Amino acid sequence: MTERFSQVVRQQADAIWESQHSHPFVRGLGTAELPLPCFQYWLVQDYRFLIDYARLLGLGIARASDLATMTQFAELTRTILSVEMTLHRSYAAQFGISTSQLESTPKSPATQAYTDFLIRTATCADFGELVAALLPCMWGFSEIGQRLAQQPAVPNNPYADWIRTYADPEFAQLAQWCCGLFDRLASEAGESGRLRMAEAFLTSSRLEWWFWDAAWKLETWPI
Ligand SMILES: Cc1ncc(CN)c(N)n1
Repeated sequence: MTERFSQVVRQQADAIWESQHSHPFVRGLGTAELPLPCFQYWLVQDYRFLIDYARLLGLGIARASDLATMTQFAELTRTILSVEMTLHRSYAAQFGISTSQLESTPKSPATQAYTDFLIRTATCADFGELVAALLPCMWGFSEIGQRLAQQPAVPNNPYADWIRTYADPEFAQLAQWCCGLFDRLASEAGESGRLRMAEAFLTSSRLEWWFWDAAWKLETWPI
């Protein structure tokens, strides 16, 4: 049996993915030691990120070639806009952050870079690259949520809801569906198409890492 292309690119990006798992921000979610200002920074930036991620999925609906894929992209969009963003809104309410603050806080350099890359890929690249660019977001968070959920739970961890959301088997199913679509498109693409898909997957993986690191460092524009 030939190896799934998703496993090939996951292996190529392994150092980046493992750096995410060992990043102090990610570890801090599990140990409850993540400083609240870092989480609040992440929350607001991630809200801005998810708005554009939903736009990317909308472009995916428009560009998909069959109804089954369109329907699944619509389901993914619903999960982002309802389930994920509801988690963000509920954390924001606990911290006294309003919905308008969530929607209007300026993007950090990492958020700007990641969302620009996603929207550019969705509009200018082929459909395989669009799916490759969105995959680390779904698959990476599912893997991180599951690894954190396997650790002994810390009593009263303020990030327990975060871990529960991303460790949810339904989230994992959506991530696996994305992997399956990625594999199908890779098998239909030529060698150069697969190379471009691998490149998009690696770029999004790097941007995922940067997103954690920016929140950990409370990164702002240098000028
Ligand atoms: C940056 C980022 N990447 C992925 C996810 C999970 N959808 C997220 N909420 N934010």
